[in-house]
Amino acid sequence: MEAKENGSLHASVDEKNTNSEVHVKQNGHRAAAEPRFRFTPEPSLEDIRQMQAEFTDQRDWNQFHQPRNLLLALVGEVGEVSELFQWRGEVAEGLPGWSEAEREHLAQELSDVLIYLVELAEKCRVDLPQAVLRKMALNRLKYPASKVHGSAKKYTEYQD
Ligand SMILES: Nc1ccn([C@H]2C[C@H](O)[C@@H](COP(=O)(O)OP(=O)(O)OP(=O)(O)O)O2)c(=O)n1
Repeated sequence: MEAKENGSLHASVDEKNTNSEVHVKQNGHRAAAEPRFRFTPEPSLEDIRQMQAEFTDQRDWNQFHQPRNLLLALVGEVGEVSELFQWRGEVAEGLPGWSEAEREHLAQELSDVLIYLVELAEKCRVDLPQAVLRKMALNRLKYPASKVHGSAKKYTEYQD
């Protein structure tokens, strides 16, 4: 999906001021004026769905890839991501001190999570990119930036 220059892809006016591409240091977690990390635009989620569908079709594995199976596979892969973090102390953004091998291992496990998530969404007939847009719109309504800026409270904890 193409990101618009002004950050207005689906963000409200309320959020634009806090959504700049050059991220200013917040709570000491990111160096001032460090460019924000970005993904390459491809493959899209639909590309990933197609590649995984081809992978399973070629192996006659759809019989094993029903929604419950995929959900359990997804949770298992999330567990494998957790293993990479479980005995460490706090891990800062950018994973300072991690080796290239550790970073690649993490990239593989996160990819497994995404692959199973995309296939689970397909098998449940959820159009994931559109669902994400709808959910993010809801999140913005629930958490207006002007109201919750700098606070991690859940929406149910606000009084008004
Ligand atoms: N029945 C299967 C088995 C594998 N895969 C694909 C999707 C995942 O991206 C990856 C998962 O492979 P493994 O189950 O071998 O898990 P790992 O790659 O995590 O290996 P390991 O558990 O040894 O870390 O392969 C799949 O679609 N369906």
